[in-house]
Amino acid sequence: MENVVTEARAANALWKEKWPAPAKLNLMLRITGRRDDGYHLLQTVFQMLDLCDWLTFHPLEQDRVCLQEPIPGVAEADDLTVRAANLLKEISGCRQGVRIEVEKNLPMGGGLGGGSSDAATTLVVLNQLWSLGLSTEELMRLGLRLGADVPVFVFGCAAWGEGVGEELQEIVVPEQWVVVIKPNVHVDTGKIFTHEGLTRDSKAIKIADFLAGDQRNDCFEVVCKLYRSVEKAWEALSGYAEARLTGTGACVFAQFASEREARQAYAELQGDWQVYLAKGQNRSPLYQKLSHY
Ligand SMILES: C[C@](O)(CO)[C@H](O)COP(=O)(O)OP(=O)(O)OC[C@H]1O[C@@H](n2ccc(N)nc2=O)[C@H](O)[C@@H]1O
Ligand SMILES: Nc1ncnc2c1ncn2[C@@H]1O[C@H](COP(=O)(O)OP(=O)(O)OP(=O)(O)O)[C@@H](O)[C@H]1O
Repeated sequence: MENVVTEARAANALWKEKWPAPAKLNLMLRITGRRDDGYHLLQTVFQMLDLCDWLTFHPLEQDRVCLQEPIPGVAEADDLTVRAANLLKEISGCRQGVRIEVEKNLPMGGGLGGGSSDAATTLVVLNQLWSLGLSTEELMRLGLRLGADVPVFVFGCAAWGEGVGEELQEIVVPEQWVVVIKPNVHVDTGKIFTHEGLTRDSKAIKIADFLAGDQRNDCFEVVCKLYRSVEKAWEALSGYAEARLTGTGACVFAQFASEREARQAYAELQGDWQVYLAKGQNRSPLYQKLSHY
């Protein structure tokens, strides 16, 4: 009985808290094949950043899921947080309601996985708040139904990813300072993956090859061909450090050996685009915060 009361109290403390939904970078991305359903087989390395959207969950008397305020351009029912919450209700039979408040900092269509991360934070936190008792593996499987990038945010660690990005293995990579540029363009992931010029037959490599420097992104050429502003951002960032594309873009990023160098590049690169200064995180900020409860 005491345990139940303690658990309920712990769950209560999570309501109305702000929960991070971090960005991710693909430190490399190789396309090694294509499945019959059109989805591409990848090898990729994910690392989270301390750059986050922030989500707050408010209990509702009624049995429904809604948003405090829809994100411009995304219908409420399509929002990945709403879809994640409804999916949890559907599979668990939970009759509780929630109003979700999203403080959106991550650019959409940027390759930083913001929408997927919002969905993952919703799955992980509501699982606790509604005392559903689903395991991390179950939440990852549910997440995959919402998008290929959702499982890694539920997994919560820097990871080597295969399959469509859902076969994950924890990896430790340096937690470097990073400068990210988001050109003023929205890249449609589907459009890149259906482009006829995309490299789809890269040879599979080993983690050791990545660590030894094999860090290219197979989407880079196609994205630059379609979006000149991505190439421009890449050129500007390349003046400071080795620059790469994350996911299917539009963001490009570079890692720096010191905070000072990163800050200098960040200051000098301000221009007709958004620039972010962040630090790589091998453990998701979401789990860093959850561990305090
Ligand atoms: C490029 C990455 O960001 C790398 O982490 C992800 O693979 C993309 O993940 P995501 O944005 O969650 O993508 P989804 O929403 O699942 O898929 C968007 C579209 O991209 C294509 N797609 C996506 C992932 C993948 N491995 N192969 C694909 O062909 C599919 O046409 C799909 O309709
Ligand atoms: N909560 C949400 N936040 C952002 N986008 C959302 C959300 N819900 C639905 N979406 C839709 O998902 C699309 C992709 O958004 P997201 O921020 O994940 O892009 P991305 O960074 O390019 O992702 P990825 O790296 O996974 O391709 C948006 O254009 C939007 O239409």
